[in-house]
Amino acid sequence: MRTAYSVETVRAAERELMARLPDGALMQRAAAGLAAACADLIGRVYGSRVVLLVGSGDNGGDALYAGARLARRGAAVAAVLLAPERVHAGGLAALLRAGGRVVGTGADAGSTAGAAAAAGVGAVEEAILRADLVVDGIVGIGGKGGLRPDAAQLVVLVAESGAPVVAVDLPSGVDADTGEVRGAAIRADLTVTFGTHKPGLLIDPAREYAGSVRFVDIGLGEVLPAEAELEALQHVDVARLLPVPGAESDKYRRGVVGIAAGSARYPGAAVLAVSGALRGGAGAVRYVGPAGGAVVSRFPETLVSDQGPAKAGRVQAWVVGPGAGDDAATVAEVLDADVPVLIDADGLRLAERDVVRARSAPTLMTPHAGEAAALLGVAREEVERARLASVRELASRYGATVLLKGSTTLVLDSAGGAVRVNATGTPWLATAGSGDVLSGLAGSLLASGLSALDAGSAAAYLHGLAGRFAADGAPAGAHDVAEAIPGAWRDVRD
Ligand SMILES: NC(=O)C1=CN([C@@H]2O[C@H](COP(=O)(O)OP(=O)(O)OC[C@H]3O[C@@H](n4cnc5c(N)ncnc54)[C@H](O)[C@@H]3O)[C@@H](O)[C@H]2O)[C@@H](O)CC1
Ligand SMILES: [K+]
Repeated sequence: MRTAYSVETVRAAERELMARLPDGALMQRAAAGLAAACADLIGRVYGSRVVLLVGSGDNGGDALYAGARLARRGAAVAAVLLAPERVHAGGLAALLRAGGRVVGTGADAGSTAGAAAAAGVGAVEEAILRADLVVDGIVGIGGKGGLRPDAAQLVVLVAESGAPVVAVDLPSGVDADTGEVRGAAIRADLTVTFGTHKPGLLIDPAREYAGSVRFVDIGLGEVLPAEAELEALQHVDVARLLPVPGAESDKYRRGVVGIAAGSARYPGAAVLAVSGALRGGAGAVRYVGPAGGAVVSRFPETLVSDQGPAKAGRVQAWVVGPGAGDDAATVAEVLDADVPVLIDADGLRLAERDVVRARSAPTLMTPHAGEAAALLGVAREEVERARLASVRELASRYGATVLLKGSTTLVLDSAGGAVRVNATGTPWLATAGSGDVLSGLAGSLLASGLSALDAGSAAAYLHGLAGRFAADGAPAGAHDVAEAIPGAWRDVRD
């Protein structure tokens, strides 16, 4: 499991650890890891031109100490100081001792202030445009709000230069706690993060700015609390969750999932939800709705009923909503059942909030950003910009477990706790019907006994992986994704 902690928690842990260690020890650990990562990225350190962007905090200090290490290995290291009067003094001294230099302060003796400043700007531009590597130490977890104008100007220059960029701890300009990006931010090829991941490194849009992320252990693990802010399941975690039938299993013990989906207008949604459900571990899939003919002709193993959900026979979990059109009665009937219910698509619009809140069995809601926006009464962009806040708000309004779909999918339990983030997906998954497959898959896992949180996060993981396998660099339809689920399942179990 990969975990991420909030800035507040990181700060508290750092204080505790620092009290036990000699002064500056943590920063030296960070700088050593950072320098090694920079060296790996550029390949040949000797003779390379490295530019450090140095803010006034410890993030800049990390950059300076790492720069000193690179200078000792023969790199030509130039530091751009955003606030020379507040720069990390020890770090700057180390850089200068190692043969590094400062550019852009315009401190030429004898020149007028204006001319000196202009010369400084020119030198900074030239250094950045010619750099083999830019190290972004403008701001780390101490960042507040959008970048200030002088820092924002550097972001533009760095983008123009096209040089590889290593971000120190976080790309400057992204919000460490929320993954939000307000205004300019550094786009890094690699982010070297210390002690623990920060939520912003795992959640879009910030995640995209981070490039690949390299974790440097500075010993924080021993003082971090057990519960993280964010969790990202890995193969082993998902493998542990997936149901495995025993010798005594029969279809009822493995769980029966009911799918109440599709309409005369959207029969395909029913077929796709069933296709996901059949690959999700339940012992049987029961279909209720007007698309029974289409479902059985494609999947003859489905138990089909034309009675309403209440009369369809026993199920251990329901999926309701994909392609449901305006069938509010079916949604209400399903919500009345005392088993776990997954609500997706049209069902999200048709479900009464008070009814969902009053349910005693678990409810899992699976909106994409547009559906979440409609439920919250905000614009879609607002949800995409602030995904973490949106999932929290939805879970609290509905008293339900919420899976917010997207390039990084978030799942939050109705009882709160760590948010699960899933990044196995691929942009190719943004295809019609892909969500129907996910809802069937997650419903099937619910029926086989997983909690709403586990079912949602394991399904998102498998579905993302299946999307990758199905697409493999080319467009794939939702049915291809469903067909790739067994391969994803095997990959996880292996
Ligand atoms: N505290 C620790 O134990 C360790 C901290 N480390 C580093 O220290 C960083 C945190 O250092 P700080 O607490 O000094 O904070 P930062 O260096 O992240 O940022 C604080 C400075 O940035 C400026 N700033 C804030 N918001 C800004 C904005 N929007 N635009 C431009 N400038 C802005 C502030 O004026 C302040 O001086 C971490 O991210 C990490 O890189 C590492 O050395 C590891 C150990
Ligand atoms: K940074």
